[in-house]
Amino acid sequence: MSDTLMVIKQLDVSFQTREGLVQAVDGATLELKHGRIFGLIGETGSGKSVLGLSLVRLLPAHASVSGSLLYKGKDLLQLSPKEMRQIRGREIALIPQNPASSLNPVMTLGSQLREAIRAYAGRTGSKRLNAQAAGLLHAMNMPDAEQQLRRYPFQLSGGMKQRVLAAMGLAGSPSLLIADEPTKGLDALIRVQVTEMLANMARRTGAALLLITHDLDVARVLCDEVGVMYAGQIIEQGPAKELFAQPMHPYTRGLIASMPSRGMIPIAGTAPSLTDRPAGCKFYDRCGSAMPRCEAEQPDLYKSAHTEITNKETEPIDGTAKGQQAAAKHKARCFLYA
Ligand SMILES: Nc1ncnc2c1ncn2[C@@H]1O[C@H](COP(=O)(O)OP(=O)(O)OP(=O)(O)O)[C@@H](O)[C@H]1O
Ligand code: NI
Repeated sequence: MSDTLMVIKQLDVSFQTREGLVQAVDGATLELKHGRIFGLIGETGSGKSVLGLSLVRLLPAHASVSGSLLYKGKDLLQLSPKEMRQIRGREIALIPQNPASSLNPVMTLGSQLREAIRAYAGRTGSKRLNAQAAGLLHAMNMPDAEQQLRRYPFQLSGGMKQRVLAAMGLAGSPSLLIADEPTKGLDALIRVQVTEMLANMARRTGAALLLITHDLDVARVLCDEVGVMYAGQIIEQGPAKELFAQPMHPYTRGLIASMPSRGMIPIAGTAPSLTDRPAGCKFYDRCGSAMPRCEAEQPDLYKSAHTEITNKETEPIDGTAKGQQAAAKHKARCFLYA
């Protein structure tokens, strides 16, 4: 089995709105691998959820999408809605960001979970379905899983609903799970537990996990690779360890400095409007290292400066061959590295 499950190439997503064309995702290119966790981080409105939704083609009709989404060699953008329904849930599942609107208010959790399992597993006895449903909830650290099956969404806290959605995402044993802030609203301890559960599931079953998160510590500790989004673009991408140890892009450095554990220094200014993005680097007017060319020219993704170091046969990032390999994968969209 090849390592690669999905290759996303030059993905653009825009929305036609009354205010103009919103460019929500711009040229995103990334690879999702079996048993690997790709973390997507970045400030609110940077395009993380839109990117996630586009992979399962769940964007509203006024969205226009281009690029390619090669899943097991097939471009999902070329599939018919019917073919896409075959893949959604069963092969690629999404745990949506908003738990409140994603559960059916008039159905018990049990019937919603059983329905999700049945949709992918085919016919199964009701006893077995119940046991599976309870098992999924239990795996998400839901207390009294069996009792919960009889309850309705309104009887649950936001955090509990979030866990039910995570359980439903796993119902079809997907090859790719997209989890959009699966731990929003949960307290710190449970946040770690639920995310670890998803990570373990990926490693155990060989599924790929795309984890959208605001929690940089979660991204650093649990993800293999991380992409940092800004104004619709992935502006830095690389192995999680290296990206957090040696962030390249001034925006990523700013994000890390704004972590509670690193002093909580916010990045001054605000992200540009997505209807009227600057021509050059999207971070230009907030950047402390900007050069004149950054204003007019759009930087490409340049490979890590550490690569240069390793080429000169000095010490690579962690002194190992693996470190060298990592450095070759670390890229940032910034002229500092051109
Ligand atoms: N259906 C839509 N129609 C028009 N614009 C949209 C639509 N959905 C999202 N957008 C815009 O696309 C941009 C990216 O939104 P997105 O939800 O992907 O951000 P995000 O990075 O997930 O933010 P958050 O961290 O707050 O979840 C935003 O400017 C948003 O307003
Ligand atoms: Ni989002």
